[in-house]
Amino acid sequence: MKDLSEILIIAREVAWGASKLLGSYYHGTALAPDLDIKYKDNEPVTVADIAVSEYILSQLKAALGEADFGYISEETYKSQQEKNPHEWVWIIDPLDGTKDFINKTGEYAIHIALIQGTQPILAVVAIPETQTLYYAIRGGGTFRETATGSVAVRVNCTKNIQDLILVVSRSHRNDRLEYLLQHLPCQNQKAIGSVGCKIAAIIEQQADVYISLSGKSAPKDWDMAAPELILTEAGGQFTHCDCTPLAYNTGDIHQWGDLLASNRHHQVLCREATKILTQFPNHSSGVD
Ligand SMILES: Nc1ncnc2c1ncn2[C@@H]1O[C@H](COP(=O)(O)O)[C@@H](OP(=O)(O)O)[C@H]1O
Ligand SMILES: [Mg+2]
Repeated sequence: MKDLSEILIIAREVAWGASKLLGSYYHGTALAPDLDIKYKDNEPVTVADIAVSEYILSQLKAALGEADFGYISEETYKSQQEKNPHEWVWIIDPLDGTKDFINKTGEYAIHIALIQGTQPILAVVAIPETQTLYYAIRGGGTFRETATGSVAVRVNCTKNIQDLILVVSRSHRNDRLEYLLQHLPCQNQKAIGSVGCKIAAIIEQQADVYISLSGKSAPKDWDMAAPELILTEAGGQFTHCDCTPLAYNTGDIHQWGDLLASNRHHQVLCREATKILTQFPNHSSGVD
């Protein structure tokens, strides 16, 4: 099998190709740019999601084969699918932030993560609208790549907890999340689409904290795996609110629970969030 640095070169090349393809649908320059929006489990799926998924899977499989690797993509995943039996599994979101892509906010991303066992060891997050790619190998730091080259990036926050800027989903919110947002010590809050774009905002020091609470629905492995590694390798933390790690390819593709990503004050934020959520008056409400 190729080593991780060789695999990363392939994953970056595939991510750049995918970024160009996805951008061509966004800007209407694709050969057949009609998005033909359909709904699957109340979430929109477009022709762009499917085309980019096919592109990434075919490119990775052509370069790396299927003997050593399993492949899970949002668009080919079948509900109730079992845990993938491979030790090394690619988990792919060809279009993270489909709603924002359709609504033309520019906040959408491509996630490509390689999982070993249950943890991400290699990740690429591409953001077509800024023509930027973030990549990481576990233990090797995170890099930002643009047309002019790659530079190492690290989170750097010296703020007090009250001054932190919190990012949350624009479209996946419920009463429990609104209650938490009202009671947290950090009241600078902004909505950004796509998990990849929210985590990129933290790496780029435009934000400090991201919170995701599952309700009746939950984000999936492909929403979190690549963003988690690019943040933690840049020096941030990304855990459940009880500070336990996320796990992937476990047999349940959902990331249920209360998740918190931050660049500083992680334990304090997790403790505060847990305390506030236990005071939420309607424990059974989870509307998404
Ligand atoms: N509570 C939730 N339930 C279901 N999906 C969620 C979710 N929170 C986030 N997601 C998924 O995470 C991605 C980013 O969401 P958001 O922009 O709201 O942060 C979206 O996936 P896709 O766009 O890949 O389908 C969305 O479906
Ligand atoms: Mg998607």
